[in-house]
Amino acid sequence: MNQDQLKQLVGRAALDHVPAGQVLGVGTGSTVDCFIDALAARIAAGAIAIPGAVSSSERSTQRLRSHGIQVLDASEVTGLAVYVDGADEIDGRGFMIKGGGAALTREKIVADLAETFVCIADESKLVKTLGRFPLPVEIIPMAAAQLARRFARLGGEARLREGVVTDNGGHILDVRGLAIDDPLAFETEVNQWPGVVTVGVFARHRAQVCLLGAADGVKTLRF
Ligand SMILES: O=C(CO)[C@H](O)[C@H](O)COP(=O)(O)O
Repeated sequence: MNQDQLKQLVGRAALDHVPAGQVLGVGTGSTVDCFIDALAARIAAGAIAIPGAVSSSERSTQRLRSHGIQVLDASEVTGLAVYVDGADEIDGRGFMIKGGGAALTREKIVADLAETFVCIADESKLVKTLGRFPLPVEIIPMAAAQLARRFARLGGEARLREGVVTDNGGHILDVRGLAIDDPLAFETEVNQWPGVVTVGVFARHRAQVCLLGAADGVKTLRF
């Protein structure tokens, strides 16, 4: 099975975690695109009904709406039972790196509303230590050079993602060469640096469930 087929597999598997009759949190990325398409097919077949979704990006909003799924603003809900999203890396404790699609800020906002984060990923995303994938950080542009110096002190090399402006008008630094042994401490520290909007380590908002796609099927990891 190739990576696209694994993404479709976990996208379908996530349907078992959709709470019927409740607003759903929906993430961003190619794996989530597969999930949205599978969800729409299930709704069209009359097998599930939800009142709508809170989306973490303009990209997912468009895809949800193209299927006739209502999109609600985050401020219209007081909470969500489930948030389904992908990841760039996930470790054995449910800590993740996210933001490869530049949607990390809204992803963390929607994850914060949710009781359960269901991560959908192919098995190539499972790592021992976070940091092989360049860490995305949404920033205020004026702080870019100072933040690059701060990351250099931690052994990272930060580069501005050329030509990318986020849904919030922010810029993205991608930081290579980090080994994030303590994701909670790392997230807490970087969050305090002036100019950081969101760091792509999801430790406080880790996954509680991960559906991991492998050649021999979907493994369910619970943290
Ligand atoms: O964090 C994300 C977007 O900001 C995505 O969840 C992450 O990049 C994984 O994407 P894909 O499913 O395309 O591999």
